[in-house]
Amino acid sequence: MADDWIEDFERVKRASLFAQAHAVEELDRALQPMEKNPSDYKITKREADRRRVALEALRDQCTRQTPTSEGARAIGARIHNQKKLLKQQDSAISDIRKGVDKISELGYQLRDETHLQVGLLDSLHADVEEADDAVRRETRRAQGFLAEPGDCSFGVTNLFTSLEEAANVVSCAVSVIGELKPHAAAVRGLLATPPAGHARVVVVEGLDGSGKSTLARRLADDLGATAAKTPPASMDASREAFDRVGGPAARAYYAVSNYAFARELKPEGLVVCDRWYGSTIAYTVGQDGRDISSFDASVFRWPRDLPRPALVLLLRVSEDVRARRVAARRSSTTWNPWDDRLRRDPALGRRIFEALRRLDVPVVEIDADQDADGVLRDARRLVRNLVLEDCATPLGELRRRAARLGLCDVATGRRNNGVSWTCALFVGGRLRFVSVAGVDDFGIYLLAAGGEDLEKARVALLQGEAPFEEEWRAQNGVLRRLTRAEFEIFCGSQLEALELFSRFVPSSLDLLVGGSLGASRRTRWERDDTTQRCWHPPVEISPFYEEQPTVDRPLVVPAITLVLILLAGTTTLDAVGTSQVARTLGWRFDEMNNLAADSLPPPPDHASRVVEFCLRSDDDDDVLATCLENMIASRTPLLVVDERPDNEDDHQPFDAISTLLGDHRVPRMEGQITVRTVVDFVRQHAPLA
Ligand SMILES: Nc1ncnc2c1ncn2[C@@H]1O[C@H](COP(=O)(O)OP(=O)(O)OP(=O)(O)O)[C@@H](O)[C@H]1O
Ligand SMILES: Cc1cn([C@H]2C[C@H](O)[C@@H](COP(=O)(O)O)O2)c(=O)[nH]c1=O
Repeated sequence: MADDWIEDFERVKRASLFAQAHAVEELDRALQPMEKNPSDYKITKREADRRRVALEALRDQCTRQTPTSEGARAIGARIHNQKKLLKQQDSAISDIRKGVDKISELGYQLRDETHLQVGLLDSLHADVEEADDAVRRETRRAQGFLAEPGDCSFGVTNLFTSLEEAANVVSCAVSVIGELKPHAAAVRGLLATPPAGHARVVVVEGLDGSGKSTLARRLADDLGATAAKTPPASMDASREAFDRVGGPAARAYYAVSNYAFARELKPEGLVVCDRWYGSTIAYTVGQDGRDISSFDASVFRWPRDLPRPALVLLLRVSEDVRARRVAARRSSTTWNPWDDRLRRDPALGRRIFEALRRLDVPVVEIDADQDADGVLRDARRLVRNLVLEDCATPLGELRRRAARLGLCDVATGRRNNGVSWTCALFVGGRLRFVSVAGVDDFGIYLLAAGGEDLEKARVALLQGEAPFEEEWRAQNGVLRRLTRAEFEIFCGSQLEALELFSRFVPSSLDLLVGGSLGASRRTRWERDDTTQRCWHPPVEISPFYEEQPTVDRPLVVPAITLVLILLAGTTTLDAVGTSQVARTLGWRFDEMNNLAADSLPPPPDHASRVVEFCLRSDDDDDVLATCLENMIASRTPLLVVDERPDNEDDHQPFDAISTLLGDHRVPRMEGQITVRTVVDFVRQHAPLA
């Protein structure tokens, strides 16, 4: 473009110069004749000069207008620069053009890509809406669940028996319940904390105001242990919010708090903790409203995923003392939803306490009505004996085991209610009756079931019911304390005695288990022949009465067996009444339902017992009849005491039994039944009386 312009400029300039030169020549030619003869042309000299001057000026101008070679060079240089610049511009423009092409190409790609993305976004949008719907549905479901819970573990509402169950509900609660949302981060943080090691934990349990925190603090001081509480302080900030929300959220919160406490345990040392899982389960089950005895034992099992305590000290306190202590403490600002409930509903407190007693960890009760020093003294002794003492002695092991199984109260040395004192042991073809009265700091107390044969029995299995050992203790020769050297008898419960059995008994063992008639069973334990170490679980081989073991030598021979016919729950002549009868007669009392059928020759030196045999309306009549036949066959002297009310219509199933006893002319007593009338009746009929 610049080239064209320069050429045009030069061309025009040249043309103009040429035209001017031509004009000057023409003028010259015209002037020549005039100059020769100026008059002809009527032109004055002056005019001619003027014209000449003009011509000269014109020429001069022409000359000036013709570029000099220097000017031309400058113009050339400028032109050259312009050309260079233009070239650079051209190349920039071509680059720009290329860029623009590229950009437009990318633009097309981008457009395609955008279409694709828009499609994807549409489908994502649909997915998100669907997910939103699902979340809304789930949230509604969770809110419904949290507002109105269904059954949880073991059919008990709001019972959470593992961290997973409880943590799910807590997480759900903090995400859907507005009041709990502020605690979400803290609670989730706790759930994410990895578990620590295990210290030995002694737990203090009991109802509100029973003195737990006081004891936990003092005991920890006394033993140089660490005092703790559940929920741990790390969960305090959210406790009140969960308490106010109540329901499953609160129960799950407490369940989770047990694990939070376990996470804070150090590997070593002793910790005394104010409440633990026991409270969680007891306050949950207590709230359920059902009678505690109606729950299966599995409900009270310590969760598998939670470390077990070494001992639970359960503070037993009377309601008026408890109420006084709570009232005295009421100035406290902490809001506790249970304070009022327990005051208004003492039955709730009783259920909670009963539930605590049933925990399947070692639970020992302490009388907490006494002053704080007395409570501390008892607690210190129990912890020293059960937790801190050397575990290596068989006796220590036995004591701990017995306490862990809930068989005895180690504080008093008494066998717990519900624990049998008699077991029939059938070893190597011989039947043994062995009784364990209790286990205390000094050893196990055994009832002399057969005196000198005692040491031959090697395993005592504790089951059944009979809370009379005090009476037995008082009797000389009845109760024996084993020394360490004699110590060959171990106790265990049916399922937990496995390892003990494996150390003391031969490879196969039949056991007769049970106290009351209907519960009696014969089971067999078999040792694994290959390893000789583990035992198969007991196989129930028959009800006792169907397959009788051979009785080699009877250890208990009754002077009289009172056959009591009564309606369940309406008896005056219960075990206590019968023992009074025996005492009045100067005899010993035994409660022995399962007498073997055959050959019970009564050696005179053992014939000083009254044995109670109860028939109840809820027993199976076939079983009763079979047992009675066995007893009749064994020539045990029987007396029937029929305690049914006169107007009782439903005499079945007793009528068949009455007939059976009548056929054998067993003396029978009816009507007014008191200890006195029964004593007279026995005196009248028993050969030794
Ligand atoms: N053995 C005792 N004799 C008399 N007073 C006691 C005894 N133990 C505790 N107390 C008092 O009774 C009140 C309640 O005791 P404490 O707070 O230890 O009970 P708690 O079982 O921990 O109650 P909560 O479970 O409600 O926290 C306190 O004022 C305490 O000082
Ligand atoms: C640990 C625990 C406690 N609770 C309830 C029972 C009590 O009434 C209150 C207050 O107990 P604290 O001894 O004053 O701390 O909490 C519960 O229901 N479940 C539990 O696990």
